[in-house]
This record gives sequence, C-alpha cells and structure tokens, in this order.
Amino acid sequence: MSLPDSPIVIGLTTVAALIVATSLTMGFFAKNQMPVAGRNIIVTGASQGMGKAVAILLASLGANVAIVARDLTKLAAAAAEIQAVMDANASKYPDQKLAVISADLSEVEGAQRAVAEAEAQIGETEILWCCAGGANPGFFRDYKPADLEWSMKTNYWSAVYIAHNVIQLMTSRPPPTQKYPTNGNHQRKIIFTSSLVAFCPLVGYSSYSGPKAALRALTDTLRQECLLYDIDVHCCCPGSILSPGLDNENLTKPDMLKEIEAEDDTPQTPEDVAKYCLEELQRGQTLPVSSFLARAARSAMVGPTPRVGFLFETLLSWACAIVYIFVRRGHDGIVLRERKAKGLPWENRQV
Ligand SMILES: NC(=O)C1=CN([C@@H]2O[C@H](COP(=O)(O)OP(=O)(O)OC[C@H]3O[C@@H](n4cnc5c(N)ncnc54)[C@H](OP(=O)(O)O)[C@@H]3O)[C@@H](O)[C@H]2O)C=CC1
Ligand SMILES: CCCCCCCCCCCCCCCC(=O)[C@@H](N)CO
Repeated sequence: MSLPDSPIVIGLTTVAALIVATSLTMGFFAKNQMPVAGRNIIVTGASQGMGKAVAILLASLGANVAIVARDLTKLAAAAAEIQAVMDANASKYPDQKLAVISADLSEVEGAQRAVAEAEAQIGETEILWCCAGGANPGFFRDYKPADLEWSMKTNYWSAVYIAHNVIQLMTSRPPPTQKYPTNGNHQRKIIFTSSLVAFCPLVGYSSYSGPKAALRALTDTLRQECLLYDIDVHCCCPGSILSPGLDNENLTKPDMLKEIEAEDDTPQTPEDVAKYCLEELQRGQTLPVSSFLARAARSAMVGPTPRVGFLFETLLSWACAIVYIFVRRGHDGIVLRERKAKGLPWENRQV
C-alpha cells in the first residue's frame, strides 16, 4: 500500500491540516498587525465618547495623535486628558506629539484642512481612525429631509471625505519603509466606525442604519482596492456605548427601540470599546467588534468579508441563523404590539 492511499495517513494529514488552518485563522501565531508606538494617527470624533477613549488609548501606547472634532471647548478638555497621559509616558516615549484640530468633517474643506493641519503638527498620516458620528433616532415618516441628510453627513460623509483625502496623500508618497520590522506590512490603515446597526434591523434607526451600513460596504470594497496600495481598511461595529452621544439620542429615542436595546444588557464604556476594538485590529479583523452580541450579529452578516477565526465565526453564524428566527419574531412583535395599541396612523389622525 503506497503512503498517499493509506486511510490513516490521509486521515491524520487532514486532521493536522485542519488544526494548522484553524490555528492560523484563530490568530494563534499571528503577529500584532497594529503596533501604534511612534505612529502618526488621526482620530476623528475624539473630543468625547469612543473617539476620546481611542485617542487616550493610542496615546498611552506611544502614538502621536491628532484629535479632530468641531467644538473647541470639548476638544480642549479632551486634549488636557490626552496630554496628561503623554506626560506620564514621557520617560518611555519622549517625543510624543498631540495636535488638536477643530473642523467640520462633513464638509470637504473641513476634512482637507484637518488632515493638512494634523500632518503639519504630527507628521505624515500612517493611520486614520474615524469615530465621528451620531444617531438621531425616530420614525422615517416623521423625519424632515434635513434630518435624514444630517445623519448621512454626520456618519457617512464625515468619514468618507477625510478617508478619501488621506488615501490620496498616502498613495502619492513613496511606499512606507519597513519602519516597524516586526510587523511586515500593515504600515498604513484606514479605520471607519459603524455600528451593530449595520448587521441587524432596529426600528427607529432608519436615518442611521443606511449610512452605517454604507460605511461597512465601503470598507469591503475599499479593502480590496487598497490591496493595490498596501493600505489596510477596517470598520469597527460596536454595540451600545455609554457616551454623551448615547445620552443625547436617548432623549428622542422611541420606546420600542429602547425596549429592544435593553436586550443588550452589556452596554460598554468607551474605554472598553476602544480596548476591544484595538485588540481585534491587532489580530487583523476587518470588522472589529467589542462584545459577544456584536460578534454574533457580525458572524450572521459577514458574507465575503475576511474573518479571523474562520471556524468559530462560521459555526457561530449557523447558530445565529436559528437564533435570529426567534430574535426577529421578538423584535417584530414589539412593533406589532405598538400597532395594536395605537392603531394605524390614519385611524388616529397622526398624519
Ligand atoms: N453610542 C453608541 O451607542 C454607539 C455609537 N456608535 C458609533 O461610534 C462612534 C462614536 O460614538 P459616541 O462615542 O457615542 O460619540 P459621541 O456622540 O459621544 O461623540 C461624537 C464625536 O464626534 C464629533 N463629531 C460629530 N460630528 C462631527 C463633524 N461633523 N465633524 C467633526 N466632528 C464631529 C463630536 O464632536 P463635535 O460635536 O464637537 O464635532 C464628538 O467628538 C459614532 O460614529 C457612533 O455612531 C456605534 C455603536 C453604538
Ligand atoms: C444573533 C444576534 C442578535 C442581535 C440582537 C440585537 C439586540 C439589540 C441590541 C442593540 C444594540 C444597539 C446597537 C448600537 C446602537 C447605536 O449604534 C447607537 N446607539 C449609536 O449612537
């Protein structure tokens, strides 16, 4: 019996290959794909919430950071916190730089000026992490066109204009040297911030789910195109974040949406979201999440997007296909209960 024909050898080889493939995709042997010490990083929406937590985390790890938002007072307060972290680091990272930039990123000019000012102060951009965004929950029929436009500008254009500018600049410069020899490639990154909403329908987020899903779709396309330039593209998709933005949106949030969101009994601090998203980025995850719920929702929606941990993510997606039958019934039930209680709009003359 020749070797390749032996069922035992074939069996053992298959098992060994599966273990190696799983280990590789689980990231057991993977290098850190996002070292940040000494890197120049622009963080948008960094005056509060997740963006501020991201900027503080990156500063604590030795990055040069440019923070961007509109309101100068909030920016100054965030800058003081980040500077304190950099001062505490001074012996380890003596040359750390911080730039503070006020710009409206939903305008092309604001986005371009923000990048120019950031680069003048901290150097050529190596990583752009877009966190600026926000939700104005409500009902589609009740929004004014301007409300829908606000969400598109705040969530989509505020990320797309600046990413476009940064990619044009990155690709007009010589390819990066291997400044970080342990890291192989992965020198430059664009990171968007979407939401669990991009994976799962949630009544009340009709103005928000579109732009957030658009960012996620853009990430898939841009990730592929940016293979040309050796730039990595990612999109973070966290669940609820205990931020000033969440407090604010809760003021106008429909009760039905509050009820559904209460199922996520683990809303996270901005610090935890920043930490877990960075860990996923370091493993090379294209759509980083920060909680198990968001991970489950991602697994069910991921399609052709590359995933680290192929085996587990795929098994999880099968489980979710079943779980979703009940989750969707539950959520639709909450909406139908409201309809039963209030009647159709023309019956109670709401229009
Ligand atoms: N909070 C949550 O439950 C969740 C949030 N997300 C997403 O995560 C990101 C962070 O959320 P969160 O921590 O709640 O953020 P916050 O709403 O608390 O803060 C938003 C930040 O973005 C800035 N920003 C908003 N619009 C612009 C603009 N046009 N130009 C420049 N800066 C702008 C704000 O500053 P200023 O207003 O001064 O410009 C602020 O710094 C957002 O993209 C959000 O959609 C995802 C999942 C859940
Ligand atoms: C099998 C998978 C089941 C999934 C069930 C989902 C249950 C609901 C959880 C809702 C979490 C809210 C997400 C982000 C909200 C957001 O982005 C805004 N707050 C932005 O500010």
